[in-house]
Amino acid sequence: MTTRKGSISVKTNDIFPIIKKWLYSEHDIFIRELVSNACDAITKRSTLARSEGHETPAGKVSILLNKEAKTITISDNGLGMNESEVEKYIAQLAFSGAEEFVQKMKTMGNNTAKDEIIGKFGLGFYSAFMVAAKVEVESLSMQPGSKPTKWTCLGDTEYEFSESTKSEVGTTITLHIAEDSLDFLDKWKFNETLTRYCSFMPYPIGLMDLSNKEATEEIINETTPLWKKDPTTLKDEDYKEFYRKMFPMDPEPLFWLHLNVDHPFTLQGVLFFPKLNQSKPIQENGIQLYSKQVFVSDSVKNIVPDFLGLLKGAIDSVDIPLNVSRSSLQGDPNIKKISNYIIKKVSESLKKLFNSDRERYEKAWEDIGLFVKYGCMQDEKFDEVMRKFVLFKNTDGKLVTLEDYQASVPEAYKEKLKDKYVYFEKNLSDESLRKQLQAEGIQVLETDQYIDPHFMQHCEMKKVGEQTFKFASIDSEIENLLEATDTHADDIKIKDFFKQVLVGDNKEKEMTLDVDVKSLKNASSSAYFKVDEQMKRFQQMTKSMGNSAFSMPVKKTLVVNPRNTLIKNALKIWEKGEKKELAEKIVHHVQDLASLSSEGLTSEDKEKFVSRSQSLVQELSQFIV
Ligand SMILES: Nc1ncnc2c1ncn2[C@@H]1O[C@H](COP(=O)(O)OP(=O)(O)OP(=O)(O)O)[C@@H](O)[C@H]1O
Repeated sequence: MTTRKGSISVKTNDIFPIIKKWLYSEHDIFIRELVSNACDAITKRSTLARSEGHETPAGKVSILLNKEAKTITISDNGLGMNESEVEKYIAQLAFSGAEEFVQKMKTMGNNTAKDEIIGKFGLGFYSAFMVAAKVEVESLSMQPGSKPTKWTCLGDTEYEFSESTKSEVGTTITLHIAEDSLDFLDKWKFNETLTRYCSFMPYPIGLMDLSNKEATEEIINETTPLWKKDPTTLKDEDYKEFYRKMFPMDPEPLFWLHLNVDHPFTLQGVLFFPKLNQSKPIQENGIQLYSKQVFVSDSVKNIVPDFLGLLKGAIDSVDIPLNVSRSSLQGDPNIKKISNYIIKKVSESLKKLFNSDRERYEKAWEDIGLFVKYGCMQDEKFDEVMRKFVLFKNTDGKLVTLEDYQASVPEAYKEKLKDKYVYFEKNLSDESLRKQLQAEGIQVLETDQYIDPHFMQHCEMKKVGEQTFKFASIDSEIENLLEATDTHADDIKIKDFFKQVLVGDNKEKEMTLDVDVKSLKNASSSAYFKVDEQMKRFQQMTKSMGNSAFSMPVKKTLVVNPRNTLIKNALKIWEKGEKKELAEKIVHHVQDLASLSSEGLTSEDKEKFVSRSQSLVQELSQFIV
């Protein structure tokens, strides 16, 4: 035989231009497709040989770049094909696969289909024609007595078989690069794509650039990635080194977990908890998805729940469908199982770390706290395990769990604080109140304005087992805890006096300000602001969601402490009637002091405060001179 012509039996003979047009930005996937075909062929050869009791040479893929001849050659020592197999698998199957692909693109509409299919498998061998004007396949099958064969095709429906001199079992594919794709012959560009897709493929992949006479072959991949190794043989340093290779710009990871499951789906992987850079937004797409060590995508949305989006690393599974639309991915039972498995593993590993090395857990809390709280709100199973291990800073600056908090409540207050957690809003709550509770040995939990209002609300709405949770802000709880039992006849007078000065007949003011009198054990604080707990939550939530449209006025109550000397004196001055103006100034001052020790003064109030302070100090100095 010299040559034999054949014709591809597809109905669409314009596949090539269509694919070229649609997949313009993704031309480089031909590298992944051809190299993974080569690896598959090597695996098939060794599996077949093993079943027949033979040895096979170590698998190897070699890639040659030849700028002068404008060719890229990919050779493997896999099982090879004889002529009829090339005809069946390459000429017919690969092309009909491509035709099916084009039909799908046509029916699904341009952009959706592109998003869903590109970057996934499916185009296979045909992708070679995205960059090549001519493709030659030379192959020698492993079957004894096979004759080598050569198939040549220009990307249209015609092809030709001719004789080949190939003497080693395996397949060599030569791409004659089209004029518009010559940049793939550049080693730097080629290598970049090759390492992106093929860094962990299971057989050594050698790359050689023939345009550099001194160049030698470089092996570009690690054939046994970390996730394929037995975790019991790995040391911390192995994980850290792997992380450095995958994410060279990142600081050392905090900790990691090794995933390995065979049933009911197969999945291996390593997930790292990165050290977050507070000044940079959280980087998503830190988890790479592989299928049989072939890079598929760095978007694992729908597979890994949102709250684990900050994790980094790799997961490798053949059970994640690669060639289906996103919506069907969501309904896929395997995906749900995989997602649940990952959630379970993450929560178990955090729990283990907490129990075995609490110091390390606490150190990592700054980086993981947000995602743990977010995870509890998003996923019930995660919540069941992790709520116990959520930490808050207490008054002493220690990180404590909710259980620790309960245990720290002094005996005398246990009944009053049953199931209740007193919180202090960082930069908003009144520091003097915290000090008063501290003097009684009562800790408070420091909360932020972003995630904590949501987390607290979540805990209150959702029990874990039989346990209920109730959070109370320090200003609303302090009177329950520290109110002195004795009441004084002056209490009503003080309330009226303050109300008259601060609210008077002003109806608008009345909507936002109320006055109450509570004598606290500690007489040093003159007054503090209290906001109704539900109101406060609503305000926190809308604020944390950045919703200023809802910034409705919040009614605050100025709680005045009648035991405080300044308050007592102010009442006396007021009642004497000669220096009513001074008494009024003191009242305003008390109010401003309460604002100052909680959320601060507005700039308008600040000005008034400063000028009033000056006049008060002047007045005071008259008494001394
Ligand atoms: N290097 C090779 N050695 C041996 N057989 C090959 C080689 N490349 C391709 N083939 C054969 O050609 C067939 C078609 O390849 P193609 O890449 O189009 O699709 P696939 O690999 O089966 O599927 P997909 O790429 O969509 O995962 C393969 O199934 C295989 O039988």
